[in-house]
Amino acid sequence: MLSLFDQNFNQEKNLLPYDGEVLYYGKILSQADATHTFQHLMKTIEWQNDIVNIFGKEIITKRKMAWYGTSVYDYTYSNITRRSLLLTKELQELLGKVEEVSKENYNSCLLNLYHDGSEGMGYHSDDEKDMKEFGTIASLSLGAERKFSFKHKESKERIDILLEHGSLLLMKGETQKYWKHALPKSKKVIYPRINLTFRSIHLK
Ligand SMILES: O=C(O)CCC(=O)C(=O)O
Ligand SMILES: [Fe+2]
Repeated sequence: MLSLFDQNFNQEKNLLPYDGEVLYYGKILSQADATHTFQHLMKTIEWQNDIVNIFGKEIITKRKMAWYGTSVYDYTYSNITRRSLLLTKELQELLGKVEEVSKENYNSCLLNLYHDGSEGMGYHSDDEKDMKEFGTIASLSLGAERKFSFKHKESKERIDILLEHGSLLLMKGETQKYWKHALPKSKKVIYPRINLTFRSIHLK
């Protein structure tokens, strides 16, 4: 069983100056739980190379991904339709923990595996039409600490934050409408990182 690490989460402070809400809760898992979870997910998740569409060209990423749901459904992402896998027992437990801390519900989980700092994710918004509009996205980070950046679509203002091992970040309200986010590449990072984003998808 996962135990909650710290009850005094820093949940009130919005990291964005305007046009959205990003809350960083810090570490919500103990070091031991976070490390055990990381190792377990590395072994048990059905990791696949992702395919992204860049200027009409399909590119296979080095980063790996997997999509799990509370039920099996088709979803469209980067212009490609795929089918979710059923949440494993471990993912169900993590979902429960994230729902408890964030006081919201989710029905899907996208996992990304970055083998080291040479892999990242470019600026984008998570505003696919399958997603619940203005729904909260909860992001749990495990493994190597990485910088995460937000950039406002109009003012271009940038906000950087460090995502720690076992930490939770929430992106709420109009964040996806006005801001993009990215996981920048970094030569300094030599360890892998797993990120889980819990989302609410409209099931057809
Ligand atoms: O790896 C991360 O922290 C972010 C991943 C992300 O933005 C996404 O999956 O949409
Ligand atoms: Fe994203």
